Amino acid sequence: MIVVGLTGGIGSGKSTVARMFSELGVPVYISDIEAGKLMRTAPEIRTAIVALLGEKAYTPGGPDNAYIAGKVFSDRALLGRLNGIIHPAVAAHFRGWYARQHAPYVIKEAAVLFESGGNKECDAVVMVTAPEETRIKRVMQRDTVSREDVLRRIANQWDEKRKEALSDYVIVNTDLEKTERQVRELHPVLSNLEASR
Ligand SMILES: Nc1ncnc2c1ncn2[C@@H]1O[C@H](COP(=O)(O)OP(=O)(O)OP(=O)(O)O)[C@@H](O)[C@H]1O
Repeated sequence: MIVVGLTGGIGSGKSTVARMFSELGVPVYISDIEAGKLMRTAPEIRTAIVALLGEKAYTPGGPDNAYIAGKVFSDRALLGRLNGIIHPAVAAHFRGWYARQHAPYVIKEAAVLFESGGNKECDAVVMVTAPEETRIKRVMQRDTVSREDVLRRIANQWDEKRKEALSDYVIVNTDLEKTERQVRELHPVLSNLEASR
């Protein structure tokens, strides 16, 4: 069973495209959601994060995401160490999920697929793109955040061109109908990837 990584910069429309694949019956693993669940529920992750960022990183209800983001987004070394805790845990969890799927291929959606090295565990990578200005506006509207906030998040991701060059397929997501068409065209290609190797 083929593993297809799905990535793209913030606001490119990864979740939107992932939903389209899911509607075609493709099993989809959303790395950010699973990472959040592991942070809430896995005691060894909690222990490691508290050791790295202090007791304030967790409230009785779970991780304090605002506190954690405040700490790591201004300190790249700390972000790297936090990722060093979370990414291997997600990779292990993904392998367990993958073993339970039955389909020609599965999709692993990850905002930081290349940045985390997750692409090495994928047989092919699909990248979703949209012009930067469009992405900024979408995220400002979706999350009601400032332009500066979005730019800060973009600065923590690899450059679009660098990621595009490393991807096998690119979906341009500026118009939802055209995006659907690209997904429908790519689906049989990905379904037959295993046989064509
Ligand atoms: N083609 C499109 N036309 C208009 N709006 C879109 C389009 N694609 C996505 N959007 C909207 O833009 C916002 C960002 O899309 P989405 O959440 O899918 O992106 P994402 O890449 O998963 O973002 P993030 O990296 O922040 O998780 C959402 O509110 C979504 O509904």
